[in-house]
Amino acid sequence: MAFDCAASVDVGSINPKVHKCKYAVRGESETYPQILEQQLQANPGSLPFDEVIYCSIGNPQALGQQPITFFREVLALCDHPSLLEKSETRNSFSSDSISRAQKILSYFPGKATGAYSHSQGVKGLRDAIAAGIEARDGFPASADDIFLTDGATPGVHCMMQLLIRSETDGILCPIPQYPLYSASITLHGGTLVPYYLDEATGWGLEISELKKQLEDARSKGISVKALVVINPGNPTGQILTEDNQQQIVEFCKKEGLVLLADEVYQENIYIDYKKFNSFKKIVRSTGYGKEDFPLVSYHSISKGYYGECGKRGGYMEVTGFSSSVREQIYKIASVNLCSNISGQILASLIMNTPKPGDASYESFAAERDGILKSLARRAKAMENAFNNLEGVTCNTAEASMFLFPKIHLPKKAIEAAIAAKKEPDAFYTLRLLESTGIVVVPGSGFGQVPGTYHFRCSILPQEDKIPAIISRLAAFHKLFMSQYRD
Ligand SMILES: Cc1ncc(COP(=O)(O)O)c(CN[C@@H]2CONC2=O)c1O
Repeated sequence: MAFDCAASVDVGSINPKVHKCKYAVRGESETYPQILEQQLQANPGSLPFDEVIYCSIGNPQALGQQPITFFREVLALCDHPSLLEKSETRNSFSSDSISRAQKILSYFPGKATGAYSHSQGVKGLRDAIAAGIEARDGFPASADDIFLTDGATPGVHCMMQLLIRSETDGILCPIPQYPLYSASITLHGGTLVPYYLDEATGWGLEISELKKQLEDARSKGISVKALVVINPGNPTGQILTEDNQQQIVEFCKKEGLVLLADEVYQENIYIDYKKFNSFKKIVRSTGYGKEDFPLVSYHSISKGYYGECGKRGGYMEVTGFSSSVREQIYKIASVNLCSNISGQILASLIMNTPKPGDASYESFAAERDGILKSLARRAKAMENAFNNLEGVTCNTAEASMFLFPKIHLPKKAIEAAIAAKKEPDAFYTLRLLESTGIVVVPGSGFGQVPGTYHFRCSILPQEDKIPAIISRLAAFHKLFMSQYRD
């Protein structure tokens, strides 16, 4: 029987989980600004601004951040090994980039970086990452526990695919959360069990809140499988204290939960009164051995001072699962054959950077420190600017790449938003975009305490653009508030 192709794929006949899935970071916040950009290109001067500034996504190199020279030199040499045979290469590449590329290529049979690799990633690169984890934490790490992935994203999907059997399986997620988690849980047919971070205590994660939400979910017949912790936080930018991390580890152990530790912002630290501790380090220092505690730690080349988002690299370190479960995780990875080799190489480089005395060390350290110090200055400048706006409070961005200010919207603005069939914070961010060209993501895209309104703004525009962004945003906010003040 011939099917009418058009009818067989109409939107009513696609997977309802896809329908239900939401991902605000690339929703209207991305598509509508692109339309305005096209309008500006077609009709310069037709809008009250001359460029669209994307403060909506953590995409540093799209906003002018330069890649790290050492990483790119090694990558270029690995991608075109015949350069290593040419004498002139020594004039344009540092000696340690050349030796690192030679070492990496030795992991590839026939120096073939165009071939599929092992489904967990090239063994030699995983050895290098394991060595980097050991050096960071002071506890053993094994290449066999490392799964190289095309960014952290597929690693998150993998664990949701493994853990979720049906909608009666739940995953505890922070609110506000990075919406990859809600989207992946929805796509895999599970239930998101929210736990609210406490804005009043700098987005603190209270164990009592975890317990309350866990018990509430269980009372509804939900089998809670895992706890997601994003540390440093996105969109909230907080760093957990070591004590809090220890409490979280004990909570997971007591309640039999897998701990999914999203640590992609571990190198985006802007304050000196807290430091990043990996959950791997906390679990081991609490005395739990390799078999005692199911932990998946995520890292990515998309963040840090490297911002190699488009190269799609990262890893998940999988520890504490039985060998039979481990085999199932490997099976999921094997269906994807392998992650891309450039991402694998970069993931090994971020975990094994030039050391003092290496030819590239001085220039590498200058690039790294220059980027991180500038990000810290931008975070502080924007935090202060938000806190100077009428009805706005903004917690310190201790880390990550975003600020998440709370706006006290006047009743008239909320009524106008309802009339426009928009979430109040989406109404505000849309008006901000149309008035200034500045793109931010409404807090409703990340979740927030009902009745509170936020937006997420990245700190990524180049530092010389920040004063203009602040002044344009402040001028808009003043006008908006005068228009809707109760
Ligand atoms: C907390 C967190 N985890 C995982 C990811 C996935 O990153 P990769 O797949 O690139 O490794 C992101 C990306 N950050 C998104 C992308 O840009 N803005 C964001 O909020 C993230 O913020």
